[in-house]
Amino acid sequence: MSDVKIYPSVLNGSILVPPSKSAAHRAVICSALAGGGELFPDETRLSDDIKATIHTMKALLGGTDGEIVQIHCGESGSTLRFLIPIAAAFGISARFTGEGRLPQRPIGVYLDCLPQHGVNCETEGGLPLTIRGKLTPGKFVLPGNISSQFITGLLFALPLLNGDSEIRLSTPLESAGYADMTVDILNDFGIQTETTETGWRVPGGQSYKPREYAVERDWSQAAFFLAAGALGGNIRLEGLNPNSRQGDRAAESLFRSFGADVVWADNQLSITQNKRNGMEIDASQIPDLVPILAATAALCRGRTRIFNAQRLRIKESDRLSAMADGLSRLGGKVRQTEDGLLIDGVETLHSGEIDGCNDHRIVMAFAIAALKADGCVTIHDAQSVRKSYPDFFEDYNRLGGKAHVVNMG
Ligand SMILES: O=C(O)C1=C[C@@H](OP(=O)(O)O)[C@@H](O)[C@H](O)C1
Ligand SMILES: C=C(OP(=O)(O)O)C(=O)O
Repeated sequence: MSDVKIYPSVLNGSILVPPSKSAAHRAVICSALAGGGELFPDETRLSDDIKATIHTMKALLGGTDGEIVQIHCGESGSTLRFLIPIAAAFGISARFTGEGRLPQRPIGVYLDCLPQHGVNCETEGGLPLTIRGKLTPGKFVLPGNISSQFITGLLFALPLLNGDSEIRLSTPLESAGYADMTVDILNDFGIQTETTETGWRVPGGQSYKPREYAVERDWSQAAFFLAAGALGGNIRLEGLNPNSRQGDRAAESLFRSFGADVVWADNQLSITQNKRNGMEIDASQIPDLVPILAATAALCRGRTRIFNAQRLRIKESDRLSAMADGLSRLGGKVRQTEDGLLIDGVETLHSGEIDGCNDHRIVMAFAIAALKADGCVTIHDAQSVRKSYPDFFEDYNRLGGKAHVVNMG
């Protein structure tokens, strides 16, 4: 466990944005299914979630001797929800476990649809989950508003079956950008899918083709430093794809709407403060941006309303409650609604102590908000940044930040 003590400062300079966690999960899985080599030979600076996908894919494809394969997903929702149908497509009996909040995060969509397709699921609600049986092709009806990760998991698995399948959504799709990324990367690895009015048609009998693959950089992580620019710094971000299919690509226009000056020049995205005004934010397609947008809004003039964000309550923490509690502790004016946050901006935040809720995006959002506090802000659970961005505090300090990580043993 560690705390981080943050002293007020202004961030300036350029950083190379880390690789996209979502793209990396997908690339590791497609490459493993193609029988390809290691995408990331040196694991040292990989995030914990990507390490989880690498290790679990190796365990899954490593041969079973008829035993139940143990699949430990760490705290990664993506790893869990992507690998369940893949294991089932091979007819591998597997026991899925996880840590932190993962055992409580929803898997009910699979518990409803997999047994109708030949897969027995044994669970007392969450994890551990043991699956047995071979997935059969056909029609999969599932909601689009609980997690897009169920759709991605099926999109990986269904092409491997010996017949055609269809994914039909019973409610409108949220986090659609993540399903788009999946379809794109499947196509890059030689797998065809077809979009229908209500979902996707997935021909069976396909095989993944090995290839070299460059993982693009992460718009969700870029947003933390975009916020540092919007709050008074002068930041240049290198490596971002302006035409990315990542839903969080929306960060560029959202920070512009907050009033910041956001400009592309020499393949870098630079951002500086201009105005800072509140706004209306529909979070249905950009759940991972909500913590940093809320932190920024707390320091903008006027009201910001974030809505369609119910799903934030079932991530690594209840992110609506974590942001409302933490910002209020620092003197922010924030109220939770059922599906979002109402934030009335203040000029500065106060010093104080924040529960990071073992949630990387909460810790990083408060590290940025703390730039504008009137004294030291201590954030607990600083180690949680390893889940997606192990170098976050190194990058933060390289830009002139004053973050001191204190290991608690
Ligand atoms: O597919 C992905 O890579 C992800 C999908 C999103 O989850 P939901 O679809 O559950 O919102 C997002 O929050 C998560 O961080 C990554
Ligand atoms: C929710 C996240 O990841 P996952 O669902 O993969 O645990 C995240 O990175 O914010």
